[in-house]
Amino acid sequence: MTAPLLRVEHLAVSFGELRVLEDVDLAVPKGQAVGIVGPNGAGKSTLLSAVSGVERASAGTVRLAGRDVTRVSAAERCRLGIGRSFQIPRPFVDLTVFENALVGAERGAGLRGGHARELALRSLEVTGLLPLANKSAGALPLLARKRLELARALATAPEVLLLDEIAGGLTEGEAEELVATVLSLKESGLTILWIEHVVKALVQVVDRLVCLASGRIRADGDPHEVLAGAEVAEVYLGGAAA
Ligand SMILES: Nc1ncnc2c1ncn2[C@@H]1O[C@H](COP(=O)(O)OP(=O)(O)OP(=O)(O)O)[C@@H](O)[C@H]1O
Repeated sequence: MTAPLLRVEHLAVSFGELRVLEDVDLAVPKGQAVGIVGPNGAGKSTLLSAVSGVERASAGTVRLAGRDVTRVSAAERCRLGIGRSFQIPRPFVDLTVFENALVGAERGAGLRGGHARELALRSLEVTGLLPLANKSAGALPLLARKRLELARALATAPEVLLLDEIAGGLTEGEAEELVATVLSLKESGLTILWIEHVVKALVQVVDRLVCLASGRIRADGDPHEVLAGAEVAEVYLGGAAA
């Protein structure tokens, strides 16, 4: 069997005395889309940060295609193929939509000139932002800002795409549009790890669902089985189904 594209083993992250993740194991095969759910403060964003290199692991390992990247910087992990969107979109507000994507292609994917421009344009096309390419990023409404966050991550040419709550704050119709985009990315073969409170959006895309609570994985498997399971009910309802 080939190694999973992303493998996290015995991962722990602490902020001072606060242990946010403990003994997290997760293996994601190439092409799989995995959803992550869990209550506020469960450690979901911290898990993406430890995978992308924004936060340091206090124990355990992160491997990309078999290579140990645990001590590799976030910028280098991005160049190796770990792309990430952030929960709160932070575009460069003084740049245009296209220039924002170009930064991803140049700094994240390490491309130059025409190759960088081509990838930036493709990421805008995939996310439906091409008509807004010359608009100032600072003037975008929420859905377009979420799309730009996705476009910027795609412009880094990821092998693994980490998405942090891209549907939050959107109307149902807007969330549907974003789901269609992520689904097309999955169908094109991209490996995806997606945190989302909007579970309805998540289950339309993911092959597998992981439930994280108090820094530990409580359930991992078929999305519908995980959602119907006692662990998820216990985590969200405090043991009502136990
Ligand atoms: N840089 C940090 N320094 C200190 N504590 C932090 C830091 N980042 C996160 N935390 C704490 O770690 C815990 C987990 O936070 P995290 O954002 O990973 O949770 P989450 O599951 O993504 O929550 P939410 O669904 O609300 O986004 C929280 O108690 C949070 O306050």
